Amino acid sequence: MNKTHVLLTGASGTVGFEALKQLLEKGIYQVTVFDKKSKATIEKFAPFKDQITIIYGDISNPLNLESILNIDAVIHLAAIIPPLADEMPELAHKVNTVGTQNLIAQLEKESPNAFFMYSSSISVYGDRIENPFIHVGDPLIPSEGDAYAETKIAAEKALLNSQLNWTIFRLAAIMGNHKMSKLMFHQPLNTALEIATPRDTARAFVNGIERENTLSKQIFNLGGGETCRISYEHFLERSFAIFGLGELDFPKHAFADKNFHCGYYADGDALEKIVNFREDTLEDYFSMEAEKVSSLKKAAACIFKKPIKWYLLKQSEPYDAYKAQDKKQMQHYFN
Ligand SMILES: O=c1ccn([C@@H]2O[C@H](COP(=O)(O)OP(=O)(O)O[C@H]3O[C@H](CO)[C@H](O)[C@H](O)[C@H]3O)[C@@H](O)[C@H]2O)c(=O)[nH]1
Repeated sequence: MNKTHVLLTGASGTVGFEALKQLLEKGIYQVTVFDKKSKATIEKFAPFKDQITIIYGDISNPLNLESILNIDAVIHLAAIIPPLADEMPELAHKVNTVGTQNLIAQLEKESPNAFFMYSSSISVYGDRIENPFIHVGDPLIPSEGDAYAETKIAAEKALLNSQLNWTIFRLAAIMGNHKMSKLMFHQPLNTALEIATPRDTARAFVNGIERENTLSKQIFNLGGGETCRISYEHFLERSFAIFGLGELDFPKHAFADKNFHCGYYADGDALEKIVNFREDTLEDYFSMEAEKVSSLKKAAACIFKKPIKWYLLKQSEPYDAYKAQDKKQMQHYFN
């Protein structure tokens, strides 16, 4: 019997690379990866090149998808994520929405029985500061100006209207491997945060391949569960301590009060029951982060913590708006 043929898009990404390793570890799949060609992707795939088929291309160009054939299951992770998605909303639309539509069309044509697993995002629910317990059926009201969330909602719709069999996982805050960016100031400190590690997230997709019948035509919230919940303020405090950056002592108005996303997934256990993906807790996450920081790096960060934090603060758009007393921007970020 032929092996189940799995297509993994965005295989070099944070979640994608974990999924690639796990798929290969299972040893029961024929794996094709689709990703954009770059020095980084070539290097990442090099150790696996004898075990996988690699298709390089731009997902927003249908011609680049024509060699995707005879697929049984798809894990679709290729996307432009924030902060780039916020800076280049048109590109995000092209890759995230049009790219997903192109992939659906190619599969409908050449692999009509493929099971399509899509990675959506918690951002589709918008600002949940007032009402942090989230259910799948809640209204999708992205935060003002959140182009990324709009691209994910449109891609979900394309899948719902497709001829394929599908499932959608709306990913919570995936923590690990992401750089600190100006995004850190967009999130209000009192945000209820539920994280998931990249490897747990990947496991949900990989295990999902064998659970097609149960997952079919349903949407799930994917988060690490109760052991992965924390306030954003505490999360940052712990992270700063690990990096050697000391206290979280930013001035008032450095962080926004509203117009971001995140919350606790009240119905997140439903997915866990089906695909059994949770292994990591918040403490595991913090231990993994601590292992990545060498004592030398930590000592250096400790010495330079003031200028580092000054540099970070310089990237805060809420703080800029406050300093400039920009009424429109202040209304966007603050209550
Ligand atoms: O035009 C593009 C842009 C990106 N990519 C690929 O898409 C992947 C994105 O990986 P990232 O590390 O940037 O993203 P994450 O793994 O953190 O993102 C995952 O989690 C997000 C939610 O947190 C989204 O659901 C996203 O689709 C999903 O891949 C990379 O392989 C990248 O090369 C493309 O193939 N084409």
